Amino acid sequence: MFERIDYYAGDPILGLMDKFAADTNPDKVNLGVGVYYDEDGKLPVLECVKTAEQRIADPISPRPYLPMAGLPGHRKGCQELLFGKDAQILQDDLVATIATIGGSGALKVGAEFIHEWFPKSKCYVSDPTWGNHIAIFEGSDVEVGKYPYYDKATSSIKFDEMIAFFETLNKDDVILLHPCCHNPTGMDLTREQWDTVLNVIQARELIPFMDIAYQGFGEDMESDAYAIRKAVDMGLPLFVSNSFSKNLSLYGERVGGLSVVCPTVDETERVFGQLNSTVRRIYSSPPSHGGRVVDIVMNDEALHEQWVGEVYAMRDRIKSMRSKLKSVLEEKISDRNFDYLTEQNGMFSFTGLTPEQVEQLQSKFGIYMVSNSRMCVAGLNSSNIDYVANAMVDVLKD
Ligand SMILES: Cc1[nH+]cc(COP(=O)(O)O)c(/C=N/[C@@H](CC(=O)O)C(=O)O)c1O
Repeated sequence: MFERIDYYAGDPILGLMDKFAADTNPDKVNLGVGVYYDEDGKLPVLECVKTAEQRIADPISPRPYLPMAGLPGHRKGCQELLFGKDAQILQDDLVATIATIGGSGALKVGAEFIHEWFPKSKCYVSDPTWGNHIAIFEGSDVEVGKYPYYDKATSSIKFDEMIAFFETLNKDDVILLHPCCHNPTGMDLTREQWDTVLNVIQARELIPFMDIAYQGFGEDMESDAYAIRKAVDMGLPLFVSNSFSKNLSLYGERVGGLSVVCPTVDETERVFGQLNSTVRRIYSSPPSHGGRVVDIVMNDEALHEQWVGEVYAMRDRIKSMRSKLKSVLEEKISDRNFDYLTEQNGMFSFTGLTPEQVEQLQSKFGIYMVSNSRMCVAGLNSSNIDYVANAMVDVLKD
């Protein structure tokens, strides 16, 4: 009956988690999946989340179905984080926002919506991008193309090529963008470059789809949303998928959001209705526990302030690991440029190691990076950074 079903080769990112768990090397280091680990190598529970959990636990309450769009407080939290508390588009009800099953769920609902209502649109992703971007859109029968983005040879962005490519695209083609903390390269556009990108998108009447999964890990909550808010200022139609997995450290609670900025209230209503309809036919409604944590943290002023401070502490620890690794490597290998480690933003660094060198790190040292040479810098800490640096020197010198 099922003998013709293909074997699943496994996910290049999530598959690393199983391999890492099974690795008996006492010195093993997980620099694979995009998860923030603290200085003790532990996945943190944020203080603001602990408070929210206590409020949810006492008194314990029933767990009814949530609305298809999720809790209003979860949706409001997404909108204010992305667009700003006092954004005019929020006062004018021009944003259709649903709570989703993580950022992945947001991307899936967005992809289904585009397939249904923009059937001729292709979706263009950066080269390289987060691998699941391609799988999610193709899984919704949206044709996916790639735009030039990263130049491995110079560890820089192929900006002119990217713009020239955008200028060849058709009206309503979708451009999937990373507003900050690009995955997997860590290389972000400058504000001037974003302005140029958005001008081309406006001139070509393309549809920007911004996937922000690491807001707060780049510069700060507002700066990381620069591209989003600039697109709004320009009056562009805009899709935004966001994730609370990393910046609330709620990975397994599957909390995120999908927002669509519309030109009129009537269009917002139409879009909101179809987003609900799309949710209903995929997973019906989002999980309540994570939604309640988001609602409480985002809408309680004191908890929100505490949360921002906790995100910046995570950001700063990652930045300190970047500069520490850079200086250790520079000491040991004088003829190789490691500037990329501190030029790149967010959790990831594209190390430029060859697949063979990545494999050697894993087999010889129990150090896990994604095969495309992406390293999750958040897996580094003071007790493993020298070990990782020495191992990188070893494989780089072979
Ligand atoms: C850019 C981006 N967008 C969306 C997601 C999905 O987030 P979630 O809210 O958990 O559904 C991830 C997850 N990235 C990390 C984990 C993964 O691959 O699923 C990663 O790149 O390691 C992203 O890196």
